[in-house]
Amino acid sequence: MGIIERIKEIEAEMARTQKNKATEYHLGQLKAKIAKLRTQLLEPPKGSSGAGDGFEVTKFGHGRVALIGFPSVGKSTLLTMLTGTHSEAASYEFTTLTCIPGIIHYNDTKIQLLDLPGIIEGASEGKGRGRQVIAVSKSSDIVLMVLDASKSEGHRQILTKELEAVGLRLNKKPPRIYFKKKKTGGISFNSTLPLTHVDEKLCYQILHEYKIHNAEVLFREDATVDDLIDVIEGNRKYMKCIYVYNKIDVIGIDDVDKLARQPNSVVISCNLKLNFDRLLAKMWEEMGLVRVYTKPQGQQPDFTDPVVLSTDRGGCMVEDFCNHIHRNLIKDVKYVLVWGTSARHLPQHCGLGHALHDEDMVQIVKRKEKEEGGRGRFKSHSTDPARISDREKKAPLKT
Ligand SMILES: Nc1nc2c(ncn2[C@@H]2O[C@H](COP(=O)(O)OP(=O)(O)OP(=O)(O)O)[C@@H](O)[C@H]2O)c(=O)[nH]1
Ligand SMILES: [K+]
Ligand SMILES: [Mg+2]
Repeated sequence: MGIIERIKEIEAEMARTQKNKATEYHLGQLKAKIAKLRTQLLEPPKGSSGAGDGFEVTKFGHGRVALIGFPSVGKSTLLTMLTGTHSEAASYEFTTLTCIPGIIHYNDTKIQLLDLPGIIEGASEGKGRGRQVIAVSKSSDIVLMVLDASKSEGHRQILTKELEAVGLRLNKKPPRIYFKKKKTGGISFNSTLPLTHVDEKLCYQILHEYKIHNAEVLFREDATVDDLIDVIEGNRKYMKCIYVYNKIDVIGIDDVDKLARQPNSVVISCNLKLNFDRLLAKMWEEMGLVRVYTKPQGQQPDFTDPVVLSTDRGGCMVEDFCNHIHRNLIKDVKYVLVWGTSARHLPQHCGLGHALHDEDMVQIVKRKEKEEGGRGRFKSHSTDPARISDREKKAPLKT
């Protein structure tokens, strides 16, 4: 029997099983079995190179956003409108057959937007081009789930289920469960609060299913069996997702209002070019990018060319900023001056561990050459930017 058939069989058994206190251990075990099979399903088939299907698009810009949705919801129309890159749009389904990248210029940053083929129910099990589409979505920083506002609300749930089946978790935080496999000592099960979904016996059973007999488990929240399985599997990807309801030109204002009030949702119309600014603002907000402007001594920074940092990728400390400019810069940095909302006073003298905010301005003050030799009498603790060496004045920093 193939993996998919086995999943289907267990799902059928779960559907037959009544949910109550007596069956919860058995159901938990079945959930773990399914999770293990789905992980197997994600492993590339033996002997495949995995290359050459036209879906590998080089990353470009400061972030990557994937357009995911059923066929003909308007993904390609949206890509063309937001990026100017033409992607074929038509009234028939599966117009787009590959991954088409475009660039959004927003807030002096460049965001790569990816148009993708439509996916359908069963995509996670390999229907259509589902597997490739999902692989590309996993490589992006956030997902825009494009939905047809005139179609069933159920589409959002179906797509979410498909993405969950391959380990994507949308708009969720990783469960607060500490889990560590050990070599010996059995299972130690603890929690910092009363648990209502999982008890020691259930946890043992799930771990047993994974053939784990020595481990430390600490629940820091009232998590579910599914959360526990996610933590044990350890391969989940937690991503932000914006639900984009397109084609609001064909529905009534009351329905538009209802959709617009849902969490993480933006309503748009490509036909009427409606609400793109709101969509872009929301996208920007969710990406959490931090623009930092380099201020050369005695000059204004170049406000069109920020260093772009991200908490998810690499971090937003002064250290990350310096590494971004040059790999070897860090050892020459004496301190930095920071202007902006992260600074308590303007400018603030900060060390490498200072966390920068979006639109901060930074001036790097380097060590003097004499200091580098460690000769104490030349060490200056002055923080007066006016006393920076001539060498530094002559060589303004480049970003
Ligand atoms: N009424 C209306 N129709 C739209 C809107 N946006 C797109 N469409 C139409 O919807 C149809 C599908 O658009 P596409 O951009 O091809 O959709 P897609 O999601 O890329 O489709 P696939 O590539 O086949 O998955 C086209 O006929 C578009 O003209 C809109 O805002 N309102
Ligand atoms: K289409
Ligand atoms: Mg398309």
